[in-house]
Amino acid sequence: MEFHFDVDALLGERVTAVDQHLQPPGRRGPGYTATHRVDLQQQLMTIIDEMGKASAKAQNLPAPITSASRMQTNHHVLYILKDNEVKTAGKGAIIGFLKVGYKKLFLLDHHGAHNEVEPLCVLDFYIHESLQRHGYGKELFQCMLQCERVQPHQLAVDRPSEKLLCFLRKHYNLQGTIPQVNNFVIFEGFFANQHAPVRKLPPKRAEEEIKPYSLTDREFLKEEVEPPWPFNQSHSLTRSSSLGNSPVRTCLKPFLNEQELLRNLRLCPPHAAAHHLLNGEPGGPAAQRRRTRGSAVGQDGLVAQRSSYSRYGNPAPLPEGVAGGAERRAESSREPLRRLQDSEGRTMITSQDPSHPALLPQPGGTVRHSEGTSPPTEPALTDRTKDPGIREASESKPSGRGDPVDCLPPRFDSRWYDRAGVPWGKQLSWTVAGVSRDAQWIHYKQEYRNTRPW
Ligand SMILES: CC(=O)SCCNC(=O)CCNC(=O)[C@H](O)C(C)(C)COP(=O)(O)OP(=O)(O)OC[C@H]1O[C@@H](n2cnc3c(N)ncnc32)[C@H](O)[C@@H]1OP(=O)(O)O
Repeated sequence: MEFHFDVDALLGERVTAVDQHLQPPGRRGPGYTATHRVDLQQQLMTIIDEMGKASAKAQNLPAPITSASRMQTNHHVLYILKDNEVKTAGKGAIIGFLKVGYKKLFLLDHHGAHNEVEPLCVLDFYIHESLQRHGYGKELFQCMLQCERVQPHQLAVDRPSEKLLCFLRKHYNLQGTIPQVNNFVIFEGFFANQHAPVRKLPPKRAEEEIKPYSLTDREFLKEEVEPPWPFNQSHSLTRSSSLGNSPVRTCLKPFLNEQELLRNLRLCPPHAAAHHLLNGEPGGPAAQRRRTRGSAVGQDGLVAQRSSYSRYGNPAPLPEGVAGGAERRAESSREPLRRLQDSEGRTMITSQDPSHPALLPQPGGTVRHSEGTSPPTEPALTDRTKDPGIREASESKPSGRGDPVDCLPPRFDSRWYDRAGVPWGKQLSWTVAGVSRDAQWIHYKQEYRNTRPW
């Protein structure tokens, strides 16, 4: 990778280690001033930013995980390998880089026990495409191992790519992994000798919060799904960006305008976070994991952030004032609702309980009736249920009554009502980008959306 300035002079050695101070170690002539220093630092930052972008592209990441600004805010070390042999117009070139750093992790050992450790982690590693498989990666990695005085099996690797796994297998015989619930990969022998660099952590202070699983450097890349209005206004789930801080659950703020609230609640598709809030379910990782079916193993760090994890007890109960709170509790003992679709594609909500609030007259001409008073016609499969994805969702949640349409996903819980007594999960259509969509479509999109950033 070439630059318009003299990389050779800037970096000096073949391999340069850079920390958060971003001090270029290169040659300093007699007339070296503060202005020069700023210029050189700017050049170094340009190199880091460009290499970070190239690495992200090589790994199909949506954004770089290595940049000058991220280097300044983290205690990472960047090893930069330069080409001082093949000079490009006398300025040299960058071959690649390797970023490492110590991280507090909760890692499982062979017995499945959690260990709070702080190993050196491989965070980002890139060799320019034109120079891969020429031994440069090994040269850089070897240099890092010597500088950090660490053995390969003592490292934790942050979500390694296939290429990196092959690399570690070939050069360091690292094959057997110890399964983890986060995105870090550790190898056999990791726990065998826990002397340096696996740091002994100081005793925890009484009030110090812990996170259940470890965050990777790549967590910020994950798709952030903003809850629908008004939950994005309420700050009820305050996400902390700092490592180790659990999110804090506070009371929902009073809503702004009741009319506006009701109108928007009906327009907004149910969101997992909103559902979670309204149902007041315990936000345990297991419960969350069930909702993130299809996502990669190792979502737990993110899940823990999102689920208001606290070591000090259960999540706060849902405040009475929250829309649907009292009604929802009352509804929990009611007969379950059923949704049927007739041969003309009309949707019907039915229940054996004629006084069920969901059977109140609804806008939009939806047919709702209690069972016994007006039996539904035989349900028919719609065109969409011929869609393999939808069919799979339907078949995976049988109603137990042989009804292929009565397969409402768990998110659309019948106990979930707004203030007007309309069950949110039973809303029949939402307008998405100007197109009317129904609950099954929304569910399909949620279930099969790829939550991985790449
Ligand atoms: C935590 C993380 O950073 S994950 C991200 C790792 N980075 C990437 O995936 C970016 C793209 N890849 C690269 O930049 C490089 O391939 C690196 C950094 C993984 C390895 O650097 P290289 O200079 O290619 O390694 P080096 O030449 O020393 O060793 C080559 C060995 O690496 C592995 N390797 C390198 N490229 C590939 C590849 N395209 N496919 C499979 N294995 C590969 C192989 O084991 C290879 O040995 P082989 O050629 O005999 O099969």
